[in-house]
Amino acid sequence: MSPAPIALTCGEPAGVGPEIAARAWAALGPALPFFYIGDPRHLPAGTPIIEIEAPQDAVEASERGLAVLPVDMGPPARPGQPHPAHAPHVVEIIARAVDLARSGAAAGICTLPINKKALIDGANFAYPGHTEYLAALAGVDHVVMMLACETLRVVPATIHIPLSEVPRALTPASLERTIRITHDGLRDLFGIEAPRIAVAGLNPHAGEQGAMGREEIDWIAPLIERLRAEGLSLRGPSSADTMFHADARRLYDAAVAMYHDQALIPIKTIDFAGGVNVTLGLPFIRTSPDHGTAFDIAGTGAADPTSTLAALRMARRMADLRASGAPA
Ligand SMILES: NC(=O)C1=CN([C@@H]2O[C@H](COP(=O)(O)OP(=O)(O)OC[C@H]3O[C@@H](n4cnc5c(N)ncnc54)[C@H](O)[C@@H]3O)[C@@H](O)[C@H]2O)C=CC1
Ligand SMILES: NCC(=O)COP(=O)(O)O
Repeated sequence: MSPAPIALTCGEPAGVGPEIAARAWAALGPALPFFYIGDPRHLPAGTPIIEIEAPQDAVEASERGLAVLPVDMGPPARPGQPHPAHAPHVVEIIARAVDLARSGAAAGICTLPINKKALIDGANFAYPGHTEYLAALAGVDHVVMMLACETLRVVPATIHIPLSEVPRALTPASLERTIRITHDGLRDLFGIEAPRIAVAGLNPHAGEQGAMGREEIDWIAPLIERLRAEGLSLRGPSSADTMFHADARRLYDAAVAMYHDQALIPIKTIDFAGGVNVTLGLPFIRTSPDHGTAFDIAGTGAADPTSTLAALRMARRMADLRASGAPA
């Protein structure tokens, strides 16, 4: 029997998601079966669309066109101009994909970008992003956002909060959970038997022995020591400005950073086109391209599908690893 296909959620219809979905099918065809959940009328004209009734139909449909589990979202999509009537559907489609993944009908989910403001305006969306919404759907307290490309994996220990709130949001308990989930995710989803993790400092120069901040001395270094004593392979707290160059990156499998930009700037600089966003700590596989809705280029045909292709391939590899029963 063919393995279950990946579910690809449409994300914001006014963004680049629909055109990227069409290009992803053109690039992958039947080699990596996936199905799009969204409104077929939002896909670019000329896309070979095969409407399906159930996920398993996607395997055969992918030979002929883009498999679509159709949802009537009402009004047409206008590039760059989100319609409030679409927002509740965008949110429901993510929940539907989660149900399919949890039932095993989908091998995992790959999410095309949502526009946070459009969802707040149109659906009172109460979450900063997919990551937190997926955690709520799964009933999980703590999940971890990881961005991964060929040469770097990064994890922001705090995500979409103002910079001024970072020091308060970071606690020994939350950082410990983030490190443990990162360790388990590297092992279970990436197949790395003995993961090596580098932990960034919060302050410039990782505090420089207390001259530029005390969090490293007061609790980050002691936490790392304690987890190291348990057998986790950890380094740090390291200066964030010197831990992302090529030689430094060879020393670890993932870097845990203290806040969003400390983690995302290096990876988007190294590989803006090919980075993948993966959520660790969920009871199902979730990947996503690492870019947003790109309203400025939506509908022009300029959107690069590389990150979505990498996200679909990563979800497939993870699903296959799980199915193989390799060390979990
Ligand atoms: N996983 C998700 O759902 C994500 C959603 N977002 C959301 O997207 C919206 C827009 O965010 P921005 O910060 O403007 O980031 P963005 O990634 O949408 O755009 C930043 C720049 O990169 C370009 N770009 C983005 N994707 C591209 C692609 N595939 N090919 C070629 N160029 C591309 C855009 O044209 C723009 O110039 C926000 O609402 C944000 O929250 C942002 C990141 C991830
Ligand atoms: N900056 C990353 C981002 O916005 C992705 O968020 P999410 O929707 O995957 O939680």
